[in-house]
Amino acid sequence: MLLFFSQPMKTVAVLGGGIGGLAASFYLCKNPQVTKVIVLESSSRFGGWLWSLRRSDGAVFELGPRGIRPAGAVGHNTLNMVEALGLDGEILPVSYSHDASKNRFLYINGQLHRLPSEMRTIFQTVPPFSRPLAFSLMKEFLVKKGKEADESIHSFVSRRLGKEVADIAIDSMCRGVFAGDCKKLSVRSCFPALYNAEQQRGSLTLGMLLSSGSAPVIPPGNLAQRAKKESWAQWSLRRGVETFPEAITEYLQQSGRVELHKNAAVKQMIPTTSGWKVKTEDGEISADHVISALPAKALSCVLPPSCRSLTQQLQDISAVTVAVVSLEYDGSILPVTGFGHLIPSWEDPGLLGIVYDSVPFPQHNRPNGQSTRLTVMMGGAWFQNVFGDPEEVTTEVFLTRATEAVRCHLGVSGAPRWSNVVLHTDCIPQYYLGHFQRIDSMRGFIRTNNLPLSLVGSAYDGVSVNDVVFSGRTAVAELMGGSAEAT
Ligand SMILES: Cc1cc2nc3c(=O)[nH]c(=O)nc-3n(C[C@H](O)[C@H](O)[C@H](O)COP(=O)(O)OP(=O)(O)OC[C@H]3O[C@@H](n4cnc5c(N)ncnc54)[C@H](O)[C@@H]3O)c2cc1C
Ligand SMILES: C=Cc1c2[nH]c(c1C)Cc1[nH]c(c(CCC(=O)O)c1C)Cc1[nH]c(c(C)c1CCC(=O)O)Cc1[nH]c(c(C)c1C=C)C2
Repeated sequence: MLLFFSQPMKTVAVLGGGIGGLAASFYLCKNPQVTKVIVLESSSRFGGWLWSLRRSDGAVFELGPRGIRPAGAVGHNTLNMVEALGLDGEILPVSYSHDASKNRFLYINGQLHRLPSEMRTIFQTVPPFSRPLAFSLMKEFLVKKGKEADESIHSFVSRRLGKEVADIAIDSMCRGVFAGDCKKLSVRSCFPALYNAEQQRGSLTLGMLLSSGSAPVIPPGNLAQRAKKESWAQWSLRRGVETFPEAITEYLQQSGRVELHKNAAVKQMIPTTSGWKVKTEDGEISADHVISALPAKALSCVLPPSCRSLTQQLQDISAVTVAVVSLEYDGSILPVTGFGHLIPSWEDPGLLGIVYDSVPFPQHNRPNGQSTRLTVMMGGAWFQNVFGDPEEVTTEVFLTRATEAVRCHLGVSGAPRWSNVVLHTDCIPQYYLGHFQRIDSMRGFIRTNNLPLSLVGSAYDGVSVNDVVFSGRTAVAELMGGSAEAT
């Protein structure tokens, strides 16, 4: 635990103005011990991957996250912040009974297959699976606990639920969350609930039924209670998810204690007797403490030579690149209704999945006339193999692949009335085998060397918006000498 703040009058520099950096600044700002917060963001906007393209006719296209989950401690925590920012009236909830929550598909061998979502279907043989899920779940009770400290998600699920579930469902799911390869990703770091269920209960089924007592408890505020009462599965905001970082930025500006700098790329961190000197392209600031909410590689490039072991471990946390193609079609063109579909890596490695954005959030469609908004996501862990060097690929390649996939998978032969292509370079960190040891070791180095530095953001403790917001809260709580629950 970091206990630097025995006396007030401290300056904290927050590096990176994505949702992690903004969340950390929000919590710092609420603490009277902190007198000044300086946020340094390299780009010309705050919010990082929370990025909503708002067209002049009112349509909204999410280029990054589109739905945030309300459940669990981290879900409550985000909703509590949303409520504190006065965004309650902007929320667009999607309930568990909505088609977008019940219907998710896999595209295999020329066909869309709906994934089982109701209890009764676990006793039926549902294609593309060759036997009922209940069969795997029953056998699962007899499988012994794994002995390794970490295991790939594919190996873990193959061992416990069978190779078919791993090859089809888990392969696709890892592409739909991490844009990653389940044979390389760590179960312990990517799905800690599954890992803990096996460790603590000896079975995933039992672990899911008897929830773990070690999860943090965050009291739900009014909004989180409403989410529970109304059974929300996910939520967005009327003017897009980017409204969230915009509201935090406004809150920070009004606090009078926060300096927000855009176009301020951090170039170098120099240790001083009282903290850090942080150099940007055209200036430098001094801070007693630094909260880094930078991508791991960006932090590794600015740390001093005395932090060599930290630098090395940060460089080992790689991230994948995703091409995001937004498409708008005239009319209601979908042959099915639901959240979207994923494509297993062995079916088409380059094409990750298609989100049917108009189904969960029709409020984001253009106001006049029927239209359908889709997002096609490509690349991820397979980017280099399929598309080559990200700097060399043209947007036409992605647009052609995306419209071809929509034609082939969804039977839509017409051309989109509008499209947009963005390439998100290194946007989702990959927690490969041994990630937990790397994180422990990095935090150990910081502790042992008494470095006034905290690590926040998607590179470390979870990639979802909720996880990243919570990592900001945890870092601030630890800095103040408490636990996240006590903040
Ligand atoms: C396509 C896509 C879809 C997603 N979908 C979902 C979803 O549906 N639900 C969900 O919960 N999550 C989703 N996520 C994940 C989630 O959006 C991210 O994990 C999260 O936004 C990461 O936040 P961050 O603050 O850690 O990082 P970032 O957003 O990467 O923020 C880091 C910031 O640091 C800045 N920076 C970089 N270098 C420097 C430097 N040298 N100096 C100063 N600043 C610097 C960057 O410009 C950036 O603003 C999705 C992500 C992507 C890419
Ligand atoms: C096709 C690629 C991707 C799609 N979404 C993402 C990628 C890479 C990114 C992403 N999606 C989710 C998260 C947050 C996870 C969390 O813990 O909240 C991230 C980073 C949510 C999500 N999306 C899908 C699943 C199974 C999840 C996990 C949470 C949940 O169950 O809601 C499935 C899914 N994602 C995409 C599609 C087309 C799809 C399934 C039909 C797009």
